[in-house]
Amino acid sequence: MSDDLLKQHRDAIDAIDQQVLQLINQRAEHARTIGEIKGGGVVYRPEREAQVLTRIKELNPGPLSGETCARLFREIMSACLALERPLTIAFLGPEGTFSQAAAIKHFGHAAATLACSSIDDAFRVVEARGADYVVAPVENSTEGAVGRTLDLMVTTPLQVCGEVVLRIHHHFLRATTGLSDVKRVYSHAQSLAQCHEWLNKNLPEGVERISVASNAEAARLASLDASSAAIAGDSAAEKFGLVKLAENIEDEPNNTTRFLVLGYQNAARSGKDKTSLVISAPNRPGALHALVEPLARNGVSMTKFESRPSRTGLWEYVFFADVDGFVEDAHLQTALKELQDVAAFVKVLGSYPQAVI
Ligand SMILES: O=C(O)C(=O)C[C@]1(C(=O)O)C=C[C@@H](O)C=C1
Repeated sequence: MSDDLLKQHRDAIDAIDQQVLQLINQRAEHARTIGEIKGGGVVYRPEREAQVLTRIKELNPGPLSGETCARLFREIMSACLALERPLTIAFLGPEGTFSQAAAIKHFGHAAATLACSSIDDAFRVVEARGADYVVAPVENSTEGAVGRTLDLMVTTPLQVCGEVVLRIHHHFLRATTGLSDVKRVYSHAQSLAQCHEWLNKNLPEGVERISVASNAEAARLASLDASSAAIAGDSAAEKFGLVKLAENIEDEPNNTTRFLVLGYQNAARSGKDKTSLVISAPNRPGALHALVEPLARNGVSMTKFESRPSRTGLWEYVFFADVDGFVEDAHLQTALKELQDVAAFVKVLGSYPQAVI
């Protein structure tokens, strides 16, 4: 390409950037005015954000992918929202965990993230209004449910107002290169399990596998000791300056974790919503069937059903169900009323927009 041609395209880009800059700031002015109209009320509107991102994907003419454009607009909205009022999002720390990556994926980089030492603490800080929302892992495609999050959802006064789906890639990390002299490998128990086959195949005999509170903690420990390694994701690798000796070592290539967003807020209807419920059955034969039947009969489509031992001792099991639709939908209302007659306990954890990015 000649220098002239290169210059022509760069000039065109400069002109476009100027227009984009002006337009983004015009958009931000509107968001600021919307913030004034809200008059100090709730600024974050999950249903509106889902609609904006869905529309961007639908309108996108390319060549950028719809996913890429939605991520760019995710950041623009994040910055616009921060003009109204910056948000603080609690997550299971330390810095660099997948929970933090999920919080940033959902709220963008303009939100402040607050590392908490446990999922319990992350819920507590939001319940005490020390942060606006908590982003908590709820299920992994290979390892199943995250029990602690499910248990906390039974009793928390917080409502589910969003979901985040994050592809999980694990890397084998060290402060130094080479595999042969590794003495121990740190990671979260779930990540050790998710990379079990790779570890069996590639680690020398006798290497200790030590489970720690988080992958970021594993990365921190590995950064302090050259004879150790860690399994963790990109952000932990970057944060602790570790070398990636092997990338994407998870046994299941589609390894995905789903997170829920909870706060003191009910989302409004977005048009493509999910509702999460917790239900418990009296301990008698046929009780489980009686729970599912009203949902099926009223045409409620269930996307998840998970059982968990009850911690109250009152009932043997509680069931977590995700269904398509918004809690005020007529068929869901009828199903919920019928469910209340047969269940020992029903709690609507929240209706929220399905993840868009
Ligand atoms: O529409 C609103 O309520 C806004 O505040 C604007 C906006 C946006 O930037 O589009 C920003 C934050 C909300 O979470 C949703 C959308």
